[in-house]
Amino acid sequence: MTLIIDTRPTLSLIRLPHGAGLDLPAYETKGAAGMDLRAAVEEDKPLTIQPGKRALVPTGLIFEIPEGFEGQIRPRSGLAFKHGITCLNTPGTIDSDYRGEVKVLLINLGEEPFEITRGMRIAQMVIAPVVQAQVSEITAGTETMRGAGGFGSTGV
Ligand SMILES: O=c1ccn([C@H]2C[C@H](O)[C@@H](COP(=O)(O)OP(=O)(O)OP(=O)(O)O)O2)c(=O)[nH]1
Ligand SMILES: [Mg+2]
Repeated sequence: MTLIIDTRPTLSLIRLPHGAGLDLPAYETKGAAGMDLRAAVEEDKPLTIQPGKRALVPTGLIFEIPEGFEGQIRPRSGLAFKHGITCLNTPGTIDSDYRGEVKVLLINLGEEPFEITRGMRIAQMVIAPVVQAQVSEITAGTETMRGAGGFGSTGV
């Protein structure tokens, strides 16, 4: 008998009333990095984003990201390519101590109005490890080959 232990971190979530009936966030393929998030807009009230405008789209979900991890909200390339819809603050950061509803800040960079309907997969969330650093003020840094060179200093 083989015992398979699931060592993946657990993403606990609470579903808010307006998220009822929606599919939970899910990895669409076995190797997907992100789980798709769905819009919890009202069935009879789709949300239209006009060209150049932005909207905060509810997911109807509260997450408990495990300690030591963050949630990164990223755009879906299909929406970006076909309609110019992307996340304005990409990657959005979901802190492990955040207990509010997760919302997705979308912007329409396309030429046409874009309609967000209930259950539409609007973005994806990647769970990633986070390291918190301790801040330490010093008066002089160690010398390096690079020094202050940047922004193309090594050539094209
Ligand atoms: O796309 C996003 C980005 C953030 N958040 C929530 C979760 C996150 O933990 C919190 C704060 O995000 P952030 O630190 O990026 O925003 P802020 O402008 O610094 O606000 P705050 O002062 O609340 O930290 O807002 C979302 O729901 N969606
Ligand atoms: Mg912040």
